[in-house]
Amino acid sequence: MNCKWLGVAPSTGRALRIVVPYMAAAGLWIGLSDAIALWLAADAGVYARLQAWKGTGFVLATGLLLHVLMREQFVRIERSHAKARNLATRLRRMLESLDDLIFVFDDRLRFADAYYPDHSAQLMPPEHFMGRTADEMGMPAEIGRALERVRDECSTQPIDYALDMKGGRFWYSAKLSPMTDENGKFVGVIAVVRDITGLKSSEQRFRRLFEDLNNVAVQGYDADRRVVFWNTASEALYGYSREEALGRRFEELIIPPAFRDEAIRMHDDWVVKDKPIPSGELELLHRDGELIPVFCCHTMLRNERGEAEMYCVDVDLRELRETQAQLRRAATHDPLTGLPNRMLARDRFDQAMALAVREQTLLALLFVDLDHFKIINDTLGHGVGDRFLQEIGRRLPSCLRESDTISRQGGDEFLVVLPGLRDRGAVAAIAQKIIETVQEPCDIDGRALTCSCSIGIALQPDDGGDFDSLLLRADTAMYQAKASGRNTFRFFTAQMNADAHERLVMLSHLRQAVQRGELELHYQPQVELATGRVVGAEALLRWQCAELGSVPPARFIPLAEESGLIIPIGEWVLREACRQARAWYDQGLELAVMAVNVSALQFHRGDPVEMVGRILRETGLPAECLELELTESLLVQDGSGTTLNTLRRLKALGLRIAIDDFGTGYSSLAYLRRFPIDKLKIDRAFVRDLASDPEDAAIVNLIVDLGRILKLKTVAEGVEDHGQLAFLCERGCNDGQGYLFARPMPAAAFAAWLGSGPLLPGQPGQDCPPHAA
Ligand SMILES: Nc1nc2c(ncn2[C@@H]2O[C@H](COP(=O)(O)OP(=O)(O)OP(=O)(O)O)[C@@H](O)[C@H]2O)c(=O)[nH]1
Repeated sequence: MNCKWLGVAPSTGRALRIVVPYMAAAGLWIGLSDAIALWLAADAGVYARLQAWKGTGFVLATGLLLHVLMREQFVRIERSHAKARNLATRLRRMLESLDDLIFVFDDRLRFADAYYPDHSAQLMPPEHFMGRTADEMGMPAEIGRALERVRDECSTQPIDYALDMKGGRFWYSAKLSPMTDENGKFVGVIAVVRDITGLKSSEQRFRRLFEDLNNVAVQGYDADRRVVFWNTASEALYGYSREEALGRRFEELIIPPAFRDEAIRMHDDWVVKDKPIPSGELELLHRDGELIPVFCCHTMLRNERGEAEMYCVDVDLRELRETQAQLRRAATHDPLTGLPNRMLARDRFDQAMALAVREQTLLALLFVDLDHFKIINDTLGHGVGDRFLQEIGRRLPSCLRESDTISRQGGDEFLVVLPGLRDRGAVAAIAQKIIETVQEPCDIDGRALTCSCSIGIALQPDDGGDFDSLLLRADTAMYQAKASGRNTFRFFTAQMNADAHERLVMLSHLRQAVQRGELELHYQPQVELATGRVVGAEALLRWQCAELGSVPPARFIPLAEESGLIIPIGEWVLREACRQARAWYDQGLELAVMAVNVSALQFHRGDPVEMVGRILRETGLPAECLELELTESLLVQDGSGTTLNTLRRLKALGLRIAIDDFGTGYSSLAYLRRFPIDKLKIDRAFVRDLASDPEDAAIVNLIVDLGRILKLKTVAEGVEDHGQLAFLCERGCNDGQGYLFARPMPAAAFAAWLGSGPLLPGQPGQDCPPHAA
């Protein structure tokens, strides 16, 4: 039955649907059953009994019907209760399974219900706070106030708060919403609460991190450009403490005046028009006025109130800039002296060249090389050598004009570019000034060191039109300055070019000289002065070149040294000399010793002990018949002790060691005592002027005395006349070598000379009594 039209509640409608048919059926039954009873009853007694049976039957039928209907109704109610309970349990489980905590407050803002997960161990059980207000529970007052606002304004309120509970301080973020009945009447508050302790602590950690960052300055500004965040690095970078900076606008602090308007406009554009400020390099102001280069990144964030806040992350670029400047400098300057390097010199030269061509002036390139600088290094160490070079680097600019460039090429070489000069005279004057300046003593650790220099000069346009050709020619001219005795300058000439060319040609022939059998040894005797007996011979190298003819040793030996050819040539010399000595020995020619020159290069490259031992074995010469002549510089250079070690191993083979050209190098008594030396050869330069130069005589005297004291034999080279011989005999020099006795001779001539018997021109042995030690 549709009861909508009756305007009754659905439950009333449902009841009417049962009651109305019942009433109709019951009314019909009463009416009809009475009529039937009257018709059936024969008398009043039967009628009364029928009425009693009818009434009983009616009660039983309606009772049964009532029972059925009520039972059905109760079953339904029970089912719906069970369903409701089920739903409630599921709902609670659901609410409790949420990470959020849910609290329900009644209309008087008392805790009415609570749902929170079991693991919220820090929370007390709900029965502790049910029926009590937040204030009664001792919770922060702002919670009570927020609940009141929800009630009074009937609006949702967010709130963050902290609670100190067992286990420490916990942070919560809550959303409080009003609950109303169907009439819109306030009935309570539902609070959805989130535990944000983890978030807060990570936020605090990050905040701390940003605050304490050392190298990255972070600042935050509100929409009004006022500082809301200023970390430690910002304090260091800009010089304002956090307290000083907070609340001040960025343009009052770090924006340079010229950039202020633009910075404000850019910031406002971002806040208002959402137009970001790009990252980039800026120069910002330090408190003391210094402009600091920084790389700036910006980001716009919203605070908890939803307001815009611009954060700037600034990286200090000062160190980077400094490093870049240093790198640029390192690429163009010499690290030792700080002078421009060859690259920068070339650059300056090219600029000066363009100007010289335009203005038709002279441009000079000077190649300055220190003389015998190696000796400073070798005797006093590289540290002192470096400081000497630095001092020269400091001094040289004083001889030059602003427009000139001085650069260090490397080693002890400097380049000078002199633009805009009138003539060669002006160039010569500057070169001379450089020579004088370099020569001035230089005080290093209280030691006055001096060193001269040699300069080669090439000019534009005469000698070339570009850097490389002028450099090559200045180098050639410098080589000539060295060859002319050093401590001087030379302009490049065509002749030098020819000489350089000749050296190249000579070198190419020299490379083949050994294979082509063009090398030959000549032998010069060494004579014992007291007896006139021949005690040895020095092997001297000669080169008969097929193309160039006879080339003097003074020309090709330096070339062999420079090019490294001295190593194979030296080995050939040693082998040939030993072979010859052995042959004479076998022939019974009386010759105590064969002296062979060994160059420093031979000594330092490879294994000289192995080579000498091998050659002695190959040739069969007894080791005591071999004498190696070494230069003084070889001993002086022995910083690490390797020379001493090699000499000892050589001596262990049984041979002898002589120091050649003694007195010309930088002698030191220390090495004479340390090294296993047998002989000192007095340089011919001292012997030549013995008669006329008292200084030379004194030096020879000294060397002979030194030999005697140190128990070393002395041999005078270049003995050419009787006066020298007499002097040497008188002083007690042991042996002599020179034209007075014999010139160097080829092997056959020497053998013939030797075979002709002991002979001394003028019988010096008679004038020269044996020296009494
Ligand atoms: N202290 C120091 N020495 C250097 C440096 N660079 C190169 N040298 C040395 O400088 C010396 C250059 O020697 P050279 O120019 O060949 O010879 P030198 O002794 O000057 O003789 P001459 O040039 O023939 O007069 C070598 O001993 C190098 O080891 C450096 O940076 N510092």
